[in-house]
Amino acid sequence: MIVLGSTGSIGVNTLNIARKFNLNIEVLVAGRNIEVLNKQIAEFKPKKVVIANKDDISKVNHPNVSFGEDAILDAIEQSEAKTVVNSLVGFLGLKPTLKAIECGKKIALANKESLVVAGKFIDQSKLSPIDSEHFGLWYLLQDKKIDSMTITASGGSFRDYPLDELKNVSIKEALNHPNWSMGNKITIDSATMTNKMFELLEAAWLFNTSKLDAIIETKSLIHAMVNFTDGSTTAHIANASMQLPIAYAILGRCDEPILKPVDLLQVGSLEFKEIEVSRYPIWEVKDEILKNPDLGVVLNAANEVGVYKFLNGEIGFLDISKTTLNALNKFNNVKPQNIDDIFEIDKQVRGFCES
Ligand SMILES: NC(=O)C1=CN([C@@H]2O[C@H](COP(=O)(O)OP(=O)(O)OC[C@H]3O[C@@H](n4cnc5c(N)ncnc54)[C@H](OP(=O)(O)O)[C@@H]3O)[C@@H](O)[C@H]2O)C=CC1
Ligand SMILES: CC(=O)[C@@H](O)[C@H](O)COP(=O)(O)O
Ligand SMILES: [Mn+2]
Repeated sequence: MIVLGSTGSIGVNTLNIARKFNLNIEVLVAGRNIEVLNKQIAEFKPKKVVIANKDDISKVNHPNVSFGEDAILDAIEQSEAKTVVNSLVGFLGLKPTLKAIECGKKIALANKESLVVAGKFIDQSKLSPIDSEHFGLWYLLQDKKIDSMTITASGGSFRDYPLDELKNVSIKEALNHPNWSMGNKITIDSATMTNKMFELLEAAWLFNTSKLDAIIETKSLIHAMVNFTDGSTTAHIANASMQLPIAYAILGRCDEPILKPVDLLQVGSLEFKEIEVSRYPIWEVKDEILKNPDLGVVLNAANEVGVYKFLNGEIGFLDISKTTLNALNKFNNVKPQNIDDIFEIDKQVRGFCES
């Protein structure tokens, strides 16, 4: 197996599953966290390692290390491994997703941005998503007529924060997710609710429907619900851990105990809330985006610029969604015809948002 982004939140959980099921790790790809990478190399003994920067090569305890985006693509192409776990974050993950598919490998896809920006051009025949809500939806699917699907949101770091103080929140507060321990970028996406917008698009591509919505469930125990035409709704309930979706994406099925079951008596009660535009301005464009998924590439590029500007202390929290909404307004007519158009639109939107 090839693990892209092995030192991140999903990458570390993937290696936990690899350890549990004694899976062979052929290639590890990481960014800057060489300390964790060296521990992973010592334990899993990959044949090949790729990192982000040339300057770090000498710090990596491995005889076969290369660096940079092209090296990731070469490693996928040259490896005999049949499965690629893509847990890179952001647009950077798209080319590796496409390369894995081109090489006929099975792809376990945590990098949701790949589907958000280019779902139209991605062959899903060997793709399994690593995302708790989509795993939940998949788990619930039955051969019965489905009316619609609902995914849940935690509400993110500021779900109970006074609305008029949101403009002054700190980076540290924004990174304090109520239920999940995840990388910085997705944690900010969760706080703005952009993560849920991404997930609606992801679900639209995966399940070929636009009858999708999201609501807040504050404990992140229910991940997804399927609403059948007969009036019944089924819900997927599991403790908040990515190990279950990862295990299924890699193994296909799993009857071993992975998580402790949810103890509903201990949980006591669940709380559901509407996602309100006043707290999550991005939600204003939910219907438009679902109607026109071509906008995913604009949504993602602008959001990436906004999130990293916020994390660098250049803009305030509310400016992230403003950046995205401005870009969606400017580029509301994009019509990508092929994958090259996706890269070109991404570049144009970033240029607009940076200026
Ligand atoms: N975390 C979660 O629970 C979930 C995450 N996802 C999605 O999964 C993806 C990964 O998320 P998450 O694990 O939280 O993110 P993290 O930020 O924790 O991990 C990102 C990984 O990518 C690596 N990386 C970053 N830049 C480069 C680069 N230039 N070259 C090589 N490697 C690089 C990082 O390396 P390093 O740290 O060494 O710099 C790290 O290993 C995202 O798309 C996210 O939306 C989806 C569902 C749940
Ligand atoms: C674990 C997972 O799947 C994340 O995508 C999670 O859903 C993020 O939390 P939010 O529900 O706050 O977006
Ligand atoms: Mn999710």
